[in-house]
Amino acid sequence: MNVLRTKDEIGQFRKQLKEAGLSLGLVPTMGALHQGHLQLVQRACKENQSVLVSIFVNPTQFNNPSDLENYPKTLESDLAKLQDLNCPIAVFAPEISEMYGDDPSARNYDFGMLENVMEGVYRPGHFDGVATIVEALLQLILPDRVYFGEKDYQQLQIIRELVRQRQIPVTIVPCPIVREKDGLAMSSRNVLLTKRLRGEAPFLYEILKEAKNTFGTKNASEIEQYAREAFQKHPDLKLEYFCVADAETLLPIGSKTKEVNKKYRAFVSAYLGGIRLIDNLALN
Ligand SMILES: Nc1ncnc2c1ncn2[C@@H]1O[C@H](COP(=O)(O)OP(=O)(O)OP(=O)(O)O)[C@@H](O)[C@H]1O
Ligand SMILES: CC(C)(CO)[C@@H](O)C(=O)[O-]
Ligand code: BAL
Repeated sequence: MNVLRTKDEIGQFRKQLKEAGLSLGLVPTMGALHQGHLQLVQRACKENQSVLVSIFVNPTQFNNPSDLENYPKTLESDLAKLQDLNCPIAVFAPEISEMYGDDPSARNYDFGMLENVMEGVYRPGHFDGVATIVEALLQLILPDRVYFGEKDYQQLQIIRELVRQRQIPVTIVPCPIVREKDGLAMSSRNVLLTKRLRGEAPFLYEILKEAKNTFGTKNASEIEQYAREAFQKHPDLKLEYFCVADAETLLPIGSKTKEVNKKYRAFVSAYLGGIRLIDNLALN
């Protein structure tokens, strides 16, 4: 596996691809790879002649120091999983100083309402950190396509806006959420759950499915109220938000009337024994 560590190595890699006329797909990750990531990589392999997977635990997007400290780091097994896919993949795994010099701080962005709801409220500064590193990666690597999972749906919308604002010439490819057999959205943080709490985790998806089933008959406020009450019967789960929103603007519907030509999604975030989980589902 070709593992690149520096910006200079990326420059050479990019030059070689350009000379050979090969297209490049980028899959940005923070490592601890699971099947959700691998689906993004496989899709990138189908749609591009070469693929770069970045593995970088970006410090500036962590609003909680213990979350950063506990974040799983498994580079060797990540490389083995990518190797097993048998496609032309290189990995970019830089040190923090390579990306940030001696000042790991985020730039300030203005994403309007997109950053003032849900994750933006509960993880202050998070999207500035995400946008800082994603912009740096895109400007450095200049991929033809970049792949993001819909599990982090708000992040996807923020990156669409970032690419629009900065006029970065790249195609964003959104990829569906990959789930465990019991419905839990795959996530690197799932390995941090104890066996008992892991058993409680599929409730997030169950309540999202109930929202979808009742979307035709109930209004958004009723669905949210129902979800809040349902969470109270699961004391291990500490609900942060359950929100029914416009899938494009992410503005909550609240008690407004649904519009027939619009797409809506439900979003949930909850703590399970100190581990923060998020999920979302299309409602129509
Ligand atoms: N279950 C999944 N289905 C589809 N895409 C996913 C899934 N999990 C992660 N991704 C995507 O993989 C990319 C890298 O995500 P990241 O490395 O943060 O992993 P993660 O599993 O989301 O970890 P965590 O949420 O615990 O930070 C993101 O675009 C993310 O949306
Ligand atoms: C996009 C990303 C790799 C930026 O660090 C991260 O937020 C993630 O893995 O979703
Ligand atoms: N997948 C989103 C990255 C984060 O939780 O920081």
